[in-house]
Amino acid sequence: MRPAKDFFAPLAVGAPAPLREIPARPSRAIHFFDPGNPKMAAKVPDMVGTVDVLLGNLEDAVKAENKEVSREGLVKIGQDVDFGPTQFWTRINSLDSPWVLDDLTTLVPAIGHKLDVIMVPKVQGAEDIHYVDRILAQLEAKAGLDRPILVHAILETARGVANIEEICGASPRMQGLSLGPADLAADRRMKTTRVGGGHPGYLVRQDPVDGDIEGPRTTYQQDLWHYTIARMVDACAMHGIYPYYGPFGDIADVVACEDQFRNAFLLGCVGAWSLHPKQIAIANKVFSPSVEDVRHARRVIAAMGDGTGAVMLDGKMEDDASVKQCKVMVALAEELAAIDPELKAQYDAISLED
Ligand SMILES: CC(C)(COP(=O)(O)OP(=O)(O)OC[C@H]1O[C@@H](n2cnc3c(N)ncnc32)[C@H](O)[C@@H]1OP(=O)(O)O)[C@@H](O)C(=O)NCCC(=O)NCCSC(=O)C[C@H](O)C(=O)O
Ligand SMILES: [Mg+2]
Repeated sequence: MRPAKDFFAPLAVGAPAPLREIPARPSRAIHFFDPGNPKMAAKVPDMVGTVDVLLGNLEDAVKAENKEVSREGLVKIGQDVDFGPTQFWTRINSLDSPWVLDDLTTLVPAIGHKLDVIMVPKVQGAEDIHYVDRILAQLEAKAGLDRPILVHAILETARGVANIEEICGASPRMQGLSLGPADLAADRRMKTTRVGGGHPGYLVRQDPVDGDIEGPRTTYQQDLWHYTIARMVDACAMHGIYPYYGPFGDIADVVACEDQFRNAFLLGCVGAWSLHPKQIAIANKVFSPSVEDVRHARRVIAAMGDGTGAVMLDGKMEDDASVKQCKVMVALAEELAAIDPELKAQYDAISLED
């Protein structure tokens, strides 16, 4: 482990200094596209400004024989497109694959100055982050980059979950974590066959009414991902980085997708992946505080004055702890209003009067 005095030292001579704090840039939807798919690639320029993050995916969902084409496609998009306010990320191939070294040594010199974040799949422990950290520093130095590329790890192995805190704290490049429910389910030998979301068999049943075990009883479907998301949120908050829900594979089921995203939002995630253009609007809606939540938060803050003590508002007790939650909500609303004029107009129109 690096001693504290060396933690923020560049890992290669000439590499940019690591950031002391990871900026809270809006990233409600991380939109995946295959840069080697001509139809998807053609849509990228028009998606700039409509989504917080555009991610060129090189890993799973890209066929083995298309890996080079996708990588070349990503370089072209990175060179040609002006991303404006939209972040530009990539997901590289896994560290045990035959493609990842070429991914890194091609992308950083060619488009490293445009890339905000590199997503690393199937991270098992701090050693994986250390590997990427050093090689990125070497490549950044060689390319003369003036700011570090950040790293985002996908949580999709049991070992990765067990090592979650050390992964988050492995490098000042760490920007965040995403849940990878499909690979994680496989690695854990869960008995699901889906890409994220719930399962009707994972449920709790109401107790028998009057002892009648044959009689009708309500069942309540449970959230398969609650434990992992909560663990991820804690680890990220502890290290000052950002947690994300990952993919929701049932593209047609926009209702359940919205529910899954909202659960993640309520638990502390800042965004989710979008696999299809129709999931962008869902993520943008869910990960933006509602007008009613912002109004309530502002009223509590106003009623609490200097933020200490306790007051009654609408029949409920508010105190230091609830005002802190309200400040989280208002701070997020302000961040989003700064990049989203529609949201700004809605938040600006809020009246605190009854
Ligand atoms: C899921 C898809 C294969 C569906 O594609 P398709 O059948 O083409 O959908 P549509 O006909 O509805 O598409 C309409 C048009 O929109 C374009 N399109 C579709 N998806 C995208 C996109 N992501 N970005 C941009 N444009 C998109 C289509 O080309 C159509 O265009 P046109 O014909 O001109 O109108 C497809 O959406 C897809 O492949 N999505 C990405 C999948 C992906 O990235 N998967 C990997 C992430 S999930 C994962 O890896 C699991 C995770 O790691 C874990 O372990 O949990
Ligand atoms: Mg995966």
